Amino acid sequence: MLIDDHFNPRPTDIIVATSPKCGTTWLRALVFSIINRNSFDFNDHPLSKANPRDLVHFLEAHIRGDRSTVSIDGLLSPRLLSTHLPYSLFPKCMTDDASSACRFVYICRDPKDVLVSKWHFANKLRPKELPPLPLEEAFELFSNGVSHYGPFWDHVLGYWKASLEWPKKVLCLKYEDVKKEPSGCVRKVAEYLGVPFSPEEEKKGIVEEIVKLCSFESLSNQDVNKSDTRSRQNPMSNSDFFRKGEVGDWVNHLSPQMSEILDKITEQKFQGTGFSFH
Ligand SMILES: Nc1ncnc2c1ncn2[C@@H]1O[C@H](COP(=O)(O)OS(=O)(=O)O)[C@@H](OP(=O)(O)O)[C@H]1O
Repeated sequence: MLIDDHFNPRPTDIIVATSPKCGTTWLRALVFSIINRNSFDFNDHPLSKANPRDLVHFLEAHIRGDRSTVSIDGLLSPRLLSTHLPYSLFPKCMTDDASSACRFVYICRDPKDVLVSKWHFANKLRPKELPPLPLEEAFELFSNGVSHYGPFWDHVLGYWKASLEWPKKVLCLKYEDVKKEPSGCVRKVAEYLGVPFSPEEEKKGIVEEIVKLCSFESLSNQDVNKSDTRSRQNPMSNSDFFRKGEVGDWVNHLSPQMSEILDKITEQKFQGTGFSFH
């Protein structure tokens, strides 16, 4: 199945792209609040009433033809879309054409934290009648590149290389950098999307408002994100998207051997690419 058959890209599309568990929820919230900052009051914001995934249109749901999702064809521009798809799967007219102005904002994360986050998530979704998925099994799959959206490292490299070739089309962020310097990253994203913060907005502290609103503490404490609405039809609950939100939680779970193997794969895969997680 080709994406082209199911998706009519527009030059104004803004696409939040991630490999799962790399900060999708966070980036959706950040980009939504950056581009809509003049439409909402921070004290009565959509993010206090809806999970970020309900404010952004998930491209795969559209491509699959999910009947429960709004058609993205009827949306006003600019459309804010989200995807886990690798860069290489997008139509050439979007990725290799300098005149196509659609933009990708990508976020990636240390694979050791990604694995731990994925493993916890898999166990949340696992039917009660099955025993929990052992970490060793999750590690085997992840380190061998078995993942819904392809090997983690190839996913990162696809977007990273594109960001070097087409810096106006693809912006690559790292979860760890956003944690360390959230305000700087918010400014970077706004500039990249062509909506930089004005001196008046800076004076009013809008950047800091956005950082606070989208922080793990703020989002995970919203009632809408605490609710456990799991059902057989929809096994995911809003609360599943918020666990710890920390950098380096892998030390509490991975064995030294697992960590060493993942570091080696990362080193080999990224060698000579100019990309690293440090
Ligand atoms: N606002 C905010 N700030 C920082 N971190 C956050 C935030 N929201 C979610 N998280 C953490 O991100 C992890 C979930 O990743 P994703 O949102 O990419 O999941 S998914 O792919 O959409 O299923 C998962 O990480 P872990 O805690 O390490 O499991 C979430 O806790």
